[in-house]
Amino acid sequence: MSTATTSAKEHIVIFDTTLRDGEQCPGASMTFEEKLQVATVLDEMGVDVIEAGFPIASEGDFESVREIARTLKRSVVCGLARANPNDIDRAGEAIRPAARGRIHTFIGTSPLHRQYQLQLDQEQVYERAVASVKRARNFTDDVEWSPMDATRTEHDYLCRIVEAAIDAGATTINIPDTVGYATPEEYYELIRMLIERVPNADKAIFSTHCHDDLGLAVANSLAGVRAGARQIECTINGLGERAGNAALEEVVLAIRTRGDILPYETGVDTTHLMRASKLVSTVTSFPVQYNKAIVGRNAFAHESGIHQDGVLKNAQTYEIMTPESVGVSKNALVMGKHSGRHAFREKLKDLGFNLGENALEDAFKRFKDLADRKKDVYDEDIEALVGDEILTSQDRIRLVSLSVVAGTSGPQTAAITLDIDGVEHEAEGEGNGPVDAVFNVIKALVPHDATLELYQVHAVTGGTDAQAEVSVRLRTASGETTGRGADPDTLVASARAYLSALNRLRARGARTHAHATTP
Ligand SMILES: CC(=O)SCCNC(=O)CCNC(=O)[C@H](O)C(C)(C)COP(=O)(O)OP(=O)(O)OC[C@H]1O[C@@H](n2cnc3c(N)ncnc32)[C@H](O)[C@@H]1OP(=O)(O)O
Ligand SMILES: CC(C)C(=O)C(=O)O
Ligand SMILES: [Mg+2]
Repeated sequence: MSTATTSAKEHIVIFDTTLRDGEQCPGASMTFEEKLQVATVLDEMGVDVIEAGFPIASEGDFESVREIARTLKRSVVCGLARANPNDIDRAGEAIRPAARGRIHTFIGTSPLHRQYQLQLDQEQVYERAVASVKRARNFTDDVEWSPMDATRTEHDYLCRIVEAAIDAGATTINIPDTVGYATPEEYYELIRMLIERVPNADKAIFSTHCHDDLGLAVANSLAGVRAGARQIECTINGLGERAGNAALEEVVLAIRTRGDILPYETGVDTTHLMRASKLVSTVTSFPVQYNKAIVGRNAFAHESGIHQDGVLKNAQTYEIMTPESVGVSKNALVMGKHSGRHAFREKLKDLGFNLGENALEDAFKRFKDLADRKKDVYDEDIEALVGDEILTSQDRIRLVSLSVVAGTSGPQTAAITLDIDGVEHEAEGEGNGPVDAVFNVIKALVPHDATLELYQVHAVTGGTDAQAEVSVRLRTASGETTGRGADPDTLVASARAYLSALNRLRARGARTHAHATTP
C-alpha cells in the first residue's frame, strides 16, 4: 500500500456542493430539515466550504441557506448568485448570520453561453462579471467567481475576464467544466495556462468544478490540483446536475491513498464518509450503486476464493484502503430478536447512523417487530429500516394501518387509516391490482396534482421473507419528488414510499390537500 512520505503537504480546500449542484439533480430535492442534517454532517466531517443553496431560487432555498449559516460554526457557508444585483443581494442576506460566509457568483463565458443563453457580447459579460464581484464584496470579503462553461471558452478572453474578476475582489476563481467535456490532460493544461498567464493569479485560489458526463470528473479534478488548483468542488455520492459532479469521497480518498504522488492533504475526517453517503442517499432516495468506489456496498467485499484467501493472509493483497478508514466497521454484531437497545445503538453507529433518542426508539420498535417476523436480520435490513425512519421522522401524514384483499378474483381492494396532522382518517377503495388499490385510497385521503412517474421494488436481502424497498417518483408542475419505504410486506412498503413522497411535496408547499373522506 502506498503511503505519504512527505510531511509538507499543501492543503486542498474541500468545497461541498451537495446541497446546491447536488440538489439540481432531478428528483433529489431535500426538505429544510434534511438540508440542515446533511450540512451538520458535512461540518462535523471537516468540509471547508459548504455551498448551501441558491438563495434567489426560492423562499425555501433562501431560508435553508440562512438557517445553515446561522447553525454551523466551523465550515464556511456559501450561497450561489447569478451576475445580477437581486441574486447577489439575496445571497448576501442569506449568508449574513454565518460565522464565515461566502458568495459564489457566476456567469457563462463561452461563445455558446454568451450568444444563446445570455445574448450578451464579450464586453457585456466582462462588465457583468466585474460588477457582480464588486457588489458581492459589499457583503463579504470571501467572494468566489466562476466563468461558467470555462472549458469551452476562448483562452485569451478567459485570461482577461479572470484577471478582471480578481482585480474586482474575487478571492477564489472556480473553473467549471460545466458540461463534463474536458479530459484530464486538457483540464490540467487549462489550469496551468491560467495560473501562468493571468498576471494577478497569485491573489486568488484556483478551484476545480468538474461534471461527470464522460466519467472523468474525479480524474479532471485531480489533474486540476496537480496543475495548481487548491480547491475542489465536489458532492457526496457524486450527486449533481445530469451525470453528477466529482464525488467528494473519491477525491478525498484518492488524495489520502496516493499521497506518494499527490502530496496534498484535506481536512476531511474520512471515517464520516459512509455516514454522509448513507444520509444523502436516504434523504434524496437515490440509491448508491453497489460497486460505487469508496461507499458502495461491494467496495470492501471479497467473494472470489483467491481474493478471500489473500485478504485472510494479509488484507493489503486486495485492499488499498481499510474499510475502517471510511467508517465501515468490521465488528460483526449479529442482530436478532434477542438484541437490546445497547447493541442496536452500537450497530447503528457501526453502520454510520446517528439518530436522536426519539427516532432511535421508533427504529428500535420497528427492528424488534422485524426480528419477530424475519429469521435473519442483516445489516441491509437495518439500513433500510433506519433510512425509512430518518425519512419519515418529520412526516405529517403517517400510515396507521393497511389491509388489502388481493387474488385471482378482482377487483383488489384496500382499506387504509392515515394519521394526518395528529388526526386519524380512513377510507376504502379498489384498483387494478393491490398496489393500484393502495395508491387510489391514499390519493382519496390526500388529494394532489402529482402524477406517478416511477414505481420500483427491490428486495433488500435474499429469501422470501426479505424486506421490500420501494421507490416512487412523483411529478408536479414545479418538479419531481421521490419517496422510499421499506417493510417485509411489499404493499406496506409501497404505501410508505408513496406517503414519503407526498410528505416531501407537502414540505415543499406543493398542492396536496390532506383531508379525510371519512373522519
Ligand atoms: C451550471 C449551473 O449549475 S447554474 C445553476 C443552475 N441552477 C438552477 O438553475 C437552479 C435554480 N434556478 C431557479 O430557480 C431559476 O432558474 C431562477 C430563479 C434562478 C431564475 O428563474 P427565472 O427568472 O424564471 O429564469 P429562467 O430560469 O427561466 O432563465 C434563466 C435566466 O437567467 C439568465 N442567466 C443564466 N445564468 C446567468 C448568470 N450567471 N448571470 C445572469 N443571468 C443569468 C438567463 O439568461 C435567463 O435570463 P432571461 O430570462 O433574461 O432569458
Ligand atoms: C454554477 C456553476 C459553478 C456550475 O455549477 C457549473 O458551471 O457547473
Ligand atoms: Mg455544476
